[in-house]
Amino acid sequence: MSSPVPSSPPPSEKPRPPAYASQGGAGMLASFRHAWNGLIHTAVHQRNMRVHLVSALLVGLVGSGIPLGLAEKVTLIFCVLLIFFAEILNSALEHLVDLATRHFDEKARLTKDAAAAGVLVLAIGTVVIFAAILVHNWETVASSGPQIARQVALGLPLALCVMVLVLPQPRSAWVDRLAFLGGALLLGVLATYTVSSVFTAMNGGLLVIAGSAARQRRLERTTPQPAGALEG
Ligand SMILES: Nc1ncnc2c1ncn2[C@@H]1O[C@H](COP(=O)(O)OP(=O)(O)OP(=O)(O)O)[C@@H](O)[C@H]1O
Repeated sequence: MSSPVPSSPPPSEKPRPPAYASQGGAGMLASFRHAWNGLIHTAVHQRNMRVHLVSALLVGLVGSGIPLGLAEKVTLIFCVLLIFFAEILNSALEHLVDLATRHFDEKARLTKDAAAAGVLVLAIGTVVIFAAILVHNWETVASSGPQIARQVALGLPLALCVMVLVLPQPRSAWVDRLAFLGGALLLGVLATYTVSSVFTAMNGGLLVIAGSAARQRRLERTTPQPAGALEG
């Protein structure tokens, strides 16, 4: 009589890793915090997201300096939001692919390339739409010399402040504080002349994102981070 051969347990009985414990609680506020963390992580670790942030600010400066129609404003803001959405999704897919494999894999390459292509298509489309809106409003643009000069004089230093905040190079906390306060001051002055409070509010939001990204980058340098958190 043969002794029973020990067999491996069916898949349902295999020991499973401990269940993932929710980090940071549940509820609306926690959901918002998780989403905000995702946005800031993308701004800190994705070079293209930093480019989108500064480009969006320049779009906001044009929109708050030159009077545009409602449809044109909505189109520009929607384009900016779509690019941000695509870049954040691209970043999520990159993380997911890296979680699945750290080796060269043709499917991994195709997934990452397709996600990046989605961002590229939107970015090219936005540049074309932006140019078309400016050409369509050329008479207004041509007669807005003083407004354009003011937007350039105050807006370029503001863009510089945002650029400093999102730069990955290590620097003193004072540089970030000065850049944020300088940016807020310039935005405040620009707000008094704005022709579109929506674009001014958008630029305010972009400054807050840049400031939060600078703060998060400093935190990541000074406090130990969970494995994988610092990867792009
Ligand atoms: N596991 C992999 N197997 C095969 N190719 C890969 C793999 N990981 C990345 N690649 C290739 O390298 C490219 C860059 O991937 P990476 O993960 O470095 O993203 P990234 O530098 O953040 O990309 P981007 O900033 O351009 O969105 C991908 O688009 C893909 O072509």
